[in-house]
Amino acid sequence: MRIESAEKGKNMIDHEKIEQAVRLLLEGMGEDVNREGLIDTPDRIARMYEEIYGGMDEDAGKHLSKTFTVDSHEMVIEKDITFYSTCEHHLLPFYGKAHIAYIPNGKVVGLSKLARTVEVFARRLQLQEQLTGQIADALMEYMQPKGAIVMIEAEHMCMTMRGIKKPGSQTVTIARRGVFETDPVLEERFFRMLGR
Ligand SMILES: Nc1nc2c(ncn2[C@@H]2O[C@H](COP(=O)(O)OP(=O)(O)OP(=O)(O)O)[C@@H](O)[C@H]2O)c(=O)[nH]1
Ligand SMILES: [Zn+2]
Repeated sequence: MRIESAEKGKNMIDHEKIEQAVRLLLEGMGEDVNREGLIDTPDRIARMYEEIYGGMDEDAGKHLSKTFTVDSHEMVIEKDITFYSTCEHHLLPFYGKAHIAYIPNGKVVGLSKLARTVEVFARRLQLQEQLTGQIADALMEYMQPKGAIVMIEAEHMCMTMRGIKKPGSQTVTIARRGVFETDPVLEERFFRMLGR
């Protein structure tokens, strides 16, 4: 299931509301919101949110609809795509590498478009499982390959700097679609090509 906003194209970020909320947060922490170091922080955060949550009003189709015709049915892999996302439970970053493979069915996309697709979904409030699935679903929807597989390895700051405090722990998630759901040999080839 794709979880895309019904209001795509509209800028979701309400700059003014975020500024007010950050002021309130700082006051809640007992801070003086007018001191020199903090006076511009609400505006800074609002501008930063436009950047790090910029995927909320983007559609992966923008990147994946531009395809090239090919004869090959060989697996295409783009690995070690670095990403930064934000966990929706604690609003803390999780970050790591995404690995994507698909088996074309007559068409491929430019290689950069796979990394751009990761960006579209990473720059939202996320769960790692959902991020992984959304990337795989977008590939299937826009490129109609024979199959797609996405693996994400990430470190969650809500697991490292607070709470259970387990720095270095990695969460690994996989989403299989199409022939990858039924053919374990393809999945093994994917892992081999990742060096696993
Ligand atoms: N499945 C999943 N869980 C996540 C993800 N990011 C963070 N979490 C977890 O979300 C859970 C939220 O649990 P809660 O018990 O509601 O919150 P909490 O009291 O802050 O939990 P602790 O982190 O255990 O202190 C935690 O177990 C987090 O580790 C994610 O991407 N996927
Ligand atoms: Zn979290």
